Amino acid sequence: MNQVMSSGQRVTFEYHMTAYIFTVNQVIMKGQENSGDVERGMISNDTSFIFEAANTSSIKFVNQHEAASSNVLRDDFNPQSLGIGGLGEQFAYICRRALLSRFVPLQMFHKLGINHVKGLLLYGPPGTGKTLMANQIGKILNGKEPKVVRGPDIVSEMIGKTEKNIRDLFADAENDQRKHGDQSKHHVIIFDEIDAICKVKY
Ligand SMILES: Nc1ncnc2c1ncn2[C@@H]1O[C@H](COP(=O)(O)OP(=O)(O)OP(=O)(O)O)[C@@H](O)[C@H]1O
Repeated sequence: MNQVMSSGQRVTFEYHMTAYIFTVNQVIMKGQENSGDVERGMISNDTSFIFEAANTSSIKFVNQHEAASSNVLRDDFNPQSLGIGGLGEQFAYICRRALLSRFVPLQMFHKLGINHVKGLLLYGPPGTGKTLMANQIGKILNGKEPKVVRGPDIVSEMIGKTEKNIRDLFADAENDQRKHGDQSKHHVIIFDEIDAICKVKY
């Protein structure tokens, strides 16, 4: 407790007669996740640790998701400041349906056979706050900056280009998932005016 740790610092310790070394990869201050790299931080009661084994190591970490899942929502999240009027019921439904599973500890998550909701389709009359709500949900999640794309902007007349544009949008998230698995940060992609790319075929 109260120990200061810096990015890049190597720490040796002994556990059950075996010596271990870990390197501090990244220091993140709660509530300032998007403000770039922090050089050092002090360990407090609220500090969470996420360990990753080196590729060459035979050590396997389990339940790392539990540490990460407590960080689903940004700490500075304040529902009143979202500026969404009159959609409390819809907002609560989205949080229950799409976000709740992210707080379930990994062990229980697998035992219960839960699947995360990965997509949401907001529909309704024009100008009623669908885009606003999607943007605000993206902002309160503690992850990567949401990517916002307008359907018409990714449609191309060149054969195969639209499909490539869509694949490219998901590339970062897929790479992160391959690299970090359950510890991957949340990626949010918001398609505005999705009807431009998902037309009904007759
Ligand atoms: N419930 C709401 N609370 C606060 N502002 C709102 C609300 N609904 C709409 N607005 C405001 O009205 C404007 C249009 O809203 P928005 O773009 O979110 O609507 P939309 O449902 O996505 O419309 P469209 O279907 O035409 O894309 C925005 O400036 C938005 O901030």
